[in-house]
Parts: sequence; C-alpha cells; structure tokens
Amino acid sequence: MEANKTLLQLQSLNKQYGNDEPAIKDIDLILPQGQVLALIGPSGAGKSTLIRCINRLVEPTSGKVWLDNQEVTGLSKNSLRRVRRKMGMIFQEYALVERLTVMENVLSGQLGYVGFWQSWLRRFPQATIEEAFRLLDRVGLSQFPDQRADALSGGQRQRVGIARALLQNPDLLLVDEPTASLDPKTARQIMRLITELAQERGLGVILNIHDVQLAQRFAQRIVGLNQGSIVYDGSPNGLDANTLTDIYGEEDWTTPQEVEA
Ligand SMILES: Nc1ncnc2c1ncn2[C@@H]1O[C@H](COP(=O)(O)OP(=O)(O)OP(=O)(O)O)[C@@H](O)[C@H]1O
Repeated sequence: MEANKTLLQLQSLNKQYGNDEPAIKDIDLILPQGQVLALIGPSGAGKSTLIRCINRLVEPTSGKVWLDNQEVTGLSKNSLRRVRRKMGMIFQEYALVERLTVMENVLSGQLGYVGFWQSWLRRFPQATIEEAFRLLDRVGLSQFPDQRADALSGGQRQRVGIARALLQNPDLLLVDEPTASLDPKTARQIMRLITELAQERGLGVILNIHDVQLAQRFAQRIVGLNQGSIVYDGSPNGLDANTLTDIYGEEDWTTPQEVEA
C-alpha cells in the first residue's frame, strides 16, 4: 500500500440543523490511509455530526466528502449504499439486535449486501460465514457465536460491533464514542483492539471520543473541535494546557496522566 495516500477528504463541510447555529462549520480535513484520528471536544462541539456527515447518516448542508477519490456527497441512494460498504461504523450504543445471537449480529452487517431472500432466509455465503468465525476469534469471542446479544457484557457487545463492521471489509472505520458505556479497563481494551485491527488491515479510522487520555494514548492524530470548528489538528503530544483550553475552555479538561493498562 502506498504510504500517505489520501483515503478521505472533507472540503468546506457544513451542517446546520434547521435554523440553529451550524453544528459543523467549513470543515476541511484529509485523512491518509491507515491513520487513526481521534476527534475530541466538549459536548455539542459537533463530533457526532461530523462523523455522521461522512457516510451521510446525517446529510451535510453543504461541502464535499471524497472517499478513495470518489465523491460521496451527491451520490444517488443506490450508489451511496455501495460506497457505504467501504465505511464500517461502530457505535457507542452497540446497535445490536438483542434477541439474535453473536454470529447473527455479526452477519447482520451483510444484510442489504446479499440478495433479499438470501438474507431473509439467513443463508449467507460459506466464505462470509468462515470470515465471520475468523473475526469472532480475532475479537476474542470465539467461545460465544451462539450466545444471545442480551446476555453479553458491554465490552463483549462492543467486540460484536467491531466484528460486524469489519465483516464488510471496509477501508475506513467511523467510530462514534466506542467506550462511553464501558469501565476504564474495558475501554482501554476496546481502544487497543480497534487500533490494532486498523493497523493489521491498513484502515483509516476517525473516532469520536470524550476521553482525552485514551485519545492521546491510542490515536496518531488528534483533531479538536469547538463549536463546530477545528481548533487543533496535530500530534497527541502537542496537546498542552493552551490547546486543551482552546478545545474545552478553562475548566472542562483534566491533566493527562499515565494510566496502567
Ligand atoms: N438531529 C439533530 N437535530 C437538531 N440538532 C442537533 C441534532 N443532532 C445534533 N444537534 C445539535 O448539533 C450540535 C452538535 O451536536 P453533536 O451531537 O454533533 O455534538 P458532539 O460533539 O458529538 O456532542 P456529544 O459529545 O455530547 O455527543 C449540538 O448543538 C446539538 O444539539
């Protein structure tokens, strides 16, 4: 893979909900292949909106998004569905189907990609099923393919979400608050898993995360948002008291400190 090749480009991206103040304002961003970028910022800064504008779960008001040199904004619904396969999404709330098993949830990432009757009958290609087993093994769930989702812990649920996102073999992972509902140790394990998998597979990652220490520890690049604008874009080490104050204001952040895994 060519180093530093652009995977994702955002140009003057704006989103305004109704007549409110814009949630994101003129965002320009280039994500190279294989880079893990953490979006940080106070509540309401526009992190989720930015992530969701990339795959048009939220429709941008103006501006452009390109993935692999293809413009995502402006695509018809059908073409968008095809391009979205390259963008795996991992959510805070896991978005699992409670009464389905781990394996069924992982395979559900394929619904819409296989034919309607095939998916209705839950008949997935053998190669897909084998890949799903490999992924479950990789995320540490090889013991649980038949466990119902509602019987899993938070960390296990997030592992299912990760396997489901990876089964579609994306180039980009969009990760929205993956650790918000997890205890600190599980949160670190999940962040480690996501970033290791990204490295193994050469994936670009944009992740929205509240925890500055986790962002610093696991991301290669930090983008700080404040009121919908980028106020910091640089290395994790460059986050000093001044930049954190730019991002969060005077009181809203804690001094980064080393935390044991
Ligand atoms: N569906 C919506 N309709 C109207 N306003 C919205 C909607 N979603 C978000 N907003 C507003 O847009 C702004 C940015 O919200 P967003 O959720 O993107 O921020 P965030 O940085 O992800 O916040 P948090 O960390 O609390 O999740 C906020 O003012 C929010 O109230």
